[in-house]
Amino acid sequence: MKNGNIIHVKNLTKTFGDFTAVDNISFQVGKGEVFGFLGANGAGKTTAMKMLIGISKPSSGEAQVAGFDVKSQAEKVKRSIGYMSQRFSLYNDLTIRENITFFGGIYGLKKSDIKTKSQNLIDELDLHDEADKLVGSLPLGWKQKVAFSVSLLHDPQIIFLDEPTGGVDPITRRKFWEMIYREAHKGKTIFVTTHYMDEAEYCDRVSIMVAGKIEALDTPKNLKEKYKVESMNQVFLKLARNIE
Ligand SMILES: Nc1ncnc2c1ncn2[C@@H]1O[C@H](COP(=O)(O)OP(=O)(O)OP(=O)(O)O)[C@@H](O)[C@H]1O
Repeated sequence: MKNGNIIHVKNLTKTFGDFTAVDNISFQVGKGEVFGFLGANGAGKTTAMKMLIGISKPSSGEAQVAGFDVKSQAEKVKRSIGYMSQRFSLYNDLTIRENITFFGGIYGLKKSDIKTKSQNLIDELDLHDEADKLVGSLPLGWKQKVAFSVSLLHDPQIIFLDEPTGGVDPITRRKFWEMIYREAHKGKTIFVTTHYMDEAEYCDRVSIMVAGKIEALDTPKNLKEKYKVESMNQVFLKLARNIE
């Protein structure tokens, strides 16, 4: 583990009535780690992630994220993390520049900081010709790139990515992962859910959730050895299919 752990989860559980969506999960994530959070549809990933980012109260168990308790210090958790999802990211009817300004404001940045960060981001992503175009007019891969950068505006320690690369081709996804690695090398912790098993191979460690429980958690290499298969896709199929 690099430089200690930054996410601690112990016996975390979420029930909706009689139904247990997240069932007593425990794990830790290291600082600077790229942690893959996998599971079939409905396995409980989003419900677990919502508890970790402080927007849903656990039914029982506990979690600390960036040193803060998700139940009693949810606001501090929110300020320490970035969040990007396929479903919730940028506003299509605002330009790139307007989106940056808007989210900079949401994250509580000063006007002068927003201006500087906005220009840095446009320079870094080489978006000079697109900065004043509506986000809705951009290809999906570009939107994802910008959304990822926007989630970093307030310099969070941890970035939660909920299926960030859905719907784009493998080359665009690969490029997106290069951005993820760059941030991890700078010490950011990446917590990512994905349905793409090639992306699972890129993670330092992967957890696989089945019906609310974590059924496996290890490096891709160890998981493949343990299940005596060649790819993470086969590991996933073995686990998800065997139990369902
Ligand atoms: N607010 C809610 N009330 C009742 N049941 C819920 C609620 N939110 C989620 N669930 C149920 O909890 C289970 C886990 O859902 P969740 O969205 O966490 O799964 P997931 O692993 O993120 O799936 P997907 O990959 O499809 O996003 C599902 O059966 C879902 O129907």
